[in-house]
Amino acid sequence: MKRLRKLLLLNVIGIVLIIYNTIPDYRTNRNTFPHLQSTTPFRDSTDKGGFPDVIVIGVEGCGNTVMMNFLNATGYFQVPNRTTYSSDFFTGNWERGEEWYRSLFTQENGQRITIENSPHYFYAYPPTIPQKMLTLNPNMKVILQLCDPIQRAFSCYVHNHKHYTPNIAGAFAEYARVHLLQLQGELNTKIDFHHQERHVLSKWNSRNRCIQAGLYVYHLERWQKSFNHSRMLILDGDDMIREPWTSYAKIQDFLEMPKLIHKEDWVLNNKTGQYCLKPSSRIPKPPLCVQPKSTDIQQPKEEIISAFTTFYKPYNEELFKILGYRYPWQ
Ligand SMILES: Nc1ncnc2c1ncn2[C@@H]1O[C@H](COP(=O)(O)OS(=O)(=O)O)[C@@H](OP(=O)(O)O)[C@H]1O
Repeated sequence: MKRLRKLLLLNVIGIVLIIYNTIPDYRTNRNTFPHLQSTTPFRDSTDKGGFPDVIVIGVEGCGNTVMMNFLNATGYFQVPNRTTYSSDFFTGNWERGEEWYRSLFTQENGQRITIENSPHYFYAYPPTIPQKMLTLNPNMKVILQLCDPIQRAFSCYVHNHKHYTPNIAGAFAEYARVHLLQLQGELNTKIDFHHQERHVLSKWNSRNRCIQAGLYVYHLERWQKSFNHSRMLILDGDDMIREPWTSYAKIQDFLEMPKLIHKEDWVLNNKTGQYCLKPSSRIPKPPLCVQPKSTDIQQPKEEIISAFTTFYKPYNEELFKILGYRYPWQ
């Protein structure tokens, strides 16, 4: 009887040890993220990477980097093994091939949502980018942030010229005088929407880039044709500044992920005027807040804003009709 009991006890210990060893080890790098122990709707735990589940397609200058910083801090996402969150695969890096693209996401993070942010995809050539994405992953989702195209054009210009142009507002005014007229003239010569759309696309990487990217109406249709409501989330980039919790609530719903970022997690940084994430049990080490580049410098004059307003107005109006929603842009 004593021997039987001993044998039973040894068996139990053996079974416990076997079970313990087969449980994935979250202690090493996942201790701070206990929520990661549930699988995402996107991947099973044996998947070691592949094409992204989600791509942030733009628009550049509408707050995508800061959005990615905060999402990445949750530990729930797998981002490219690069210095930026972008791959630019569907534009500049297409020739490198699919294996190169996959290799950017090959960490052992099977439980995370794989995401990248290439914020010029929305307005970039070729027009087939949406279809190409779905060929690689038919379940892919996309996130788009739209913001005031005038503010965006200035932000784009500042990003490209700040380091070597002392009078940035003056240089931007000159740029606007030449390129607004030129682009409007070119669009006027096109016979219909389709030809205008092609023209705008062909300019995606030209000197007009900072302006043409803001002609959202020419770009939205081709994305909506490929990605329906359940696969495409359109956010208001201004929310990322004024009330980021609204955007993160929408993102978390859209990606069917646990609610890791809440309203009470945000604190307003009085120096930068931006909301920043506070450390919490869910996000112990949030990223540092960054100072926006185009707010601490001289702003464009009223006449330039007014020229931009006139230029963008008809395109914005068409966009609002398609969206069934008015953005509070001028
Ligand atoms: N919390 C917070 N902190 C800093 N910046 C914020 C934030 N929320 C939104 N923004 C806005 O994001 C603008 C930069 O947008 P992107 O990251 O999409 O630009 S880019 O892709 O790097 O070109 C940036 O524009 P710039 O002022 O030109 O830097 C801001 O207007």
